[in-house]
Amino acid sequence: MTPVLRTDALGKRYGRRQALTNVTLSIPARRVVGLVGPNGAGKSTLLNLASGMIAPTTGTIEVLGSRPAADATQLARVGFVAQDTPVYPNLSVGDHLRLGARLNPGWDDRLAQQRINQVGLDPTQKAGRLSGGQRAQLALTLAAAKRPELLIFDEPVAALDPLARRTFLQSLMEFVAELEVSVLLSSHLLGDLERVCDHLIVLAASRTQLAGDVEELLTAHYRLVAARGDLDPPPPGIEVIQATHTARQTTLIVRDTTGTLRDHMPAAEHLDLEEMVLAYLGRAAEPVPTANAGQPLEVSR
Ligand SMILES: Nc1ncnc2c1ncn2[C@@H]1O[C@H](COP(=O)(O)OP(=O)(O)OP(=O)(O)O)[C@@H](O)[C@H]1O
Repeated sequence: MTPVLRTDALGKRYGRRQALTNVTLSIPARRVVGLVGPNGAGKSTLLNLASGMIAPTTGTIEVLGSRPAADATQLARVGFVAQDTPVYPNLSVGDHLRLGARLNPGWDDRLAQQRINQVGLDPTQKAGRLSGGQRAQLALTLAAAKRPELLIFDEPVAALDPLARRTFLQSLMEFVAELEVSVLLSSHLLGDLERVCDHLIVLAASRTQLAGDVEELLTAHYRLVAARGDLDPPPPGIEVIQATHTARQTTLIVRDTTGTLRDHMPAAEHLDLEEMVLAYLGRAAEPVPTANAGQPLEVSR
């Protein structure tokens, strides 16, 4: 099956600022992909490149096997909701649906009307008067009623309260199941991503730090805890992502590429998604070591 997103040495520069560097990814179709990273990591840049809003400076990007926004057909295959879920404030909810129907050849009006009723949006209400959660629901409805193959969301739940976030993500999951679409969404809320994503991309400092199937990644990462000085150097195939020390204890976060770590170290514990992501973000935030290049990151507490 054609990957939903494929990039090769993708880079984007704004003037002198390098927003994305050498990103090479291949994401299978029918996944819910979470894109995480600190402020300024390059998440919006990657999503804007995928939706064709901007063009790469270097490298290549393909979405569903074609150049993003190459033509009207390609535009119809992708639904994009930018950060802050922009709407036309003076148009009503119903006007938005009519506009969607005019602009999109594959518009599914039944789906749009059903969704609006289900989430309790008043078709006569001006979009500018909707709450953040209602606006997000309207934007999700508009993007989904295009019946795209890929839905892209830039921080769709950032402005929502916990209940609205849960409702929104629940709706999203229902859409994914019903419409069989792929989803690419960025968020800072790792707990939310853990609930909805089956694929993960971690970006920091404009580069990919980690990418892959969530279950496989969680299976491959461990925490090793031992009295300080008692941990043997890790065997080949075990990459130390982060090492932290207290006066008495050393904790290593490691990636096992052999699948045999537990055979040697039965006490190794699995991580949750948040712990795993934070280890990579912590590593990316450290200054690049010069004298000990290739050595694990050392953090003392
Ligand atoms: N239009 C632009 N002109 C100049 N620099 C830009 C532009 N857009 C983004 N940048 C810069 O590119 C880098 C990546 O920005 P981007 O918006 O992609 O990050 P992000 O991960 O989405 O951040 P956030 O989580 O804060 O939304 C940042 O350093 C940002 O200042």
